[in-house]
Amino acid sequence: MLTQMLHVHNSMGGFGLSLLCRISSFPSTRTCCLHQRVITGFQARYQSSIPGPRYSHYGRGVGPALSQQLQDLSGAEQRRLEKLYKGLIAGQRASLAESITLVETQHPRKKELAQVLLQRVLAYRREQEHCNGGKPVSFRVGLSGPPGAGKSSFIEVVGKMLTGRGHKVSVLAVDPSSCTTGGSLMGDKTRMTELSRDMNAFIRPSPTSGTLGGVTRTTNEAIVLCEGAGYDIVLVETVGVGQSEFAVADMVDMFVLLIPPAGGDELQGIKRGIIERADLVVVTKSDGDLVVPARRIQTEYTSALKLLRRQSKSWNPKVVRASSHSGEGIAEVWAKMESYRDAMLSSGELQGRRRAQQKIWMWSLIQENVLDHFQNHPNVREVLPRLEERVTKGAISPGLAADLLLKAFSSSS
Ligand SMILES: Nc1nc2c(ncn2[C@@H]2O[C@H](COP(=O)(O)OP(=O)(O)OP(=O)(O)O)[C@@H](O)[C@H]2O)c(=O)[nH]1
Repeated sequence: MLTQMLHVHNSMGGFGLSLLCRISSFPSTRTCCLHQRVITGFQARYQSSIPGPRYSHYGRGVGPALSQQLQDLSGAEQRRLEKLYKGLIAGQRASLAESITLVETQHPRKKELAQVLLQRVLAYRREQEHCNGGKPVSFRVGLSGPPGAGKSSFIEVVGKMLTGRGHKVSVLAVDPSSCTTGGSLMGDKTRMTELSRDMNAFIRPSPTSGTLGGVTRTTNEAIVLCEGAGYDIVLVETVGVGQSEFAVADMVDMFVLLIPPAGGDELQGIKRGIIERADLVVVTKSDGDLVVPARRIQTEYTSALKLLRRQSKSWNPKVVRASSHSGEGIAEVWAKMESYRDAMLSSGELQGRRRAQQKIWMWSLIQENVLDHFQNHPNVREVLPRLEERVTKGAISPGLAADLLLKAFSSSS
């Protein structure tokens, strides 16, 4: 029996969540070496015969301020989490959808529950990885490209091909416009109609509100939940606008850029920085009259990639062409993705990338929370408008204003 201590608290003084709980997780090493479906069935039965996880009050010994904030889960909360967890690892789509809704919530108590559930799913996934020789049990692919590049058509065709080969595919979306306009870039049309009817696929649209940091955090957590539910391929789609594609590149094993066979102005929006992050560039719509421009774009990008610094020792980024309409090149694109995964897994780079990403996300969340805390601090709010005005008028330097604000912030603590 594996016992975990989860201690999530905010040492900056009362913002964010504070939770200390203990989670018992159960799959034995031997059982998890069985086939996935057997494991799930076994666990569902095994778990029902053992007492549920204990979420105890570990307030003693952690200091009066924190211990006061710690709360036990009520019986109803325990039962809800237990039901969600069981349903999730049994691969029930309704439980997965409900679990993702839980991690997306803004409600403080539900946020805490979501963290308890996540820790449990993480423990389950670690056991599975352990049985898989320490290798990840899923492949996470980020797909980005300008609006209209053919992303959803591509995901639909690749997704269908993969479910046809026995994979379970989940598709998560990060829509940068969700943070400003309620999701108009990706959410205003029915996307991937066939894939959404496929029982081995799970499609989740982007959360419709929140900051980019918030949306990307919940996407990171949704990835974990999808993997817990047995989805071995997780596709994360975003549109190449704003910073969302960099955020997605930081949460996946492989980052794929989709480029339409257009030139000039239409490609202006593609940032050089994001081309550097691409492990694979797919020139889309390579059919009919578009084959010639698609070939030209392929040559241009192949030359451009040669000039960029290599991201990996075991993989050279490639440029391929495909058509979701004719199906040409689709199987080849997937074959390239598999070669990438195999090369990165055998060199250990993929595992290293995942470890590095955990740290990136921890710091990015800290930055977001600390900034939020700083901006909402009463002392800072009091002096901020005047200092901002003086800086913009050139009366004081930005450096001095920053020093004064930081002093105001720290003088209270
Ligand atoms: N000729 C051709 N057209 C395609 C292909 N794939 C997509 N299209 C067309 O390109 C347009 C945009 O395709 P989508 O798949 O919706 O593109 P998207 O990148 O998801 O678009 P956004 O959701 O706006 O970001 C549609 O009119 C598609 O029919 C293809 O392989 N060949």
